[in-house]
Amino acid sequence: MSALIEAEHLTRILPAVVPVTLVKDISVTVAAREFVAITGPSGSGKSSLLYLLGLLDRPSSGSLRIAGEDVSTLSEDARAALRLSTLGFVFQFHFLLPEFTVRENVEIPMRRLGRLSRRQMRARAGELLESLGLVGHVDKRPDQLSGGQRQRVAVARALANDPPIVLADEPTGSLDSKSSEQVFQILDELVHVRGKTVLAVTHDIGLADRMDRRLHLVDGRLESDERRSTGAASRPENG
Ligand SMILES: Nc1ncnc2c1ncn2[C@@H]1O[C@H](COP(=O)(O)OP(=O)(O)OP(=O)(O)O)[C@@H](O)[C@H]1O
Repeated sequence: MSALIEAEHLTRILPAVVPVTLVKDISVTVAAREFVAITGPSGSGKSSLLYLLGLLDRPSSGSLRIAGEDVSTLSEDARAALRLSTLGFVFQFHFLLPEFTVRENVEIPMRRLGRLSRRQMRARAGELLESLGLVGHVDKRPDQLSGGQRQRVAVARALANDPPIVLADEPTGSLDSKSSEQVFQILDELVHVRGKTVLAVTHDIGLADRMDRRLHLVDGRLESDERRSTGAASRPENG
């Protein structure tokens, strides 16, 4: 069974005097090692869909399986455990904790999962940060880093528990073009080198065109689901 995400007829309606439909009847299956862009106009439900797939919100109707688990049957604790072990998150704003060092921020998901010793957590955080080009920054606080560096720390934190799926909401949205390209390259490597599945919400159609698949939303609905050629051919010539 290679599908990591299986959503069927997902709908999310916010109850209100006039109910607001955020996501409407979306069915989609995402396999291991896919690099998926989620695009659509502002307010089309991209973040809402990502939050449902990331178990940060619950659908009003429809079903969702993550890594083969029917999440509707799980207790709150089991959902949290599945989220910690299976899903990593990168947001537009890094949400690093300012009072902790870079290394400590990356250790937080490992502490929550509780599978590694202190020494193992420290070593893994160091390795991840090194692999993301942050070797000289592990003992700094987030406010001592550039925006691009902070976002790379956020990627390291997302990978802390080695989840098969990384969900990113406008991961390059607040970065300059050079940092944006670096973060994009890292996401690309997560898929094509480390074998992760990455779903990224983006307004940047240039970036979306370089991903392997594009889910396009309009008014909460999945309007199109297009696959592109994968691998080097879809990457920019000058890297
Ligand atoms: N808590 C809320 N209360 C009322 N309306 C909401 C709430 N959250 C989202 N919405 C509305 O639901 C729709 C979908 O929002 P969502 O943030 O998922 O869209 P989006 O495609 O990610 O937008 P953007 O590109 O602007 O970030 C929007 O019309 C938004 O205004």
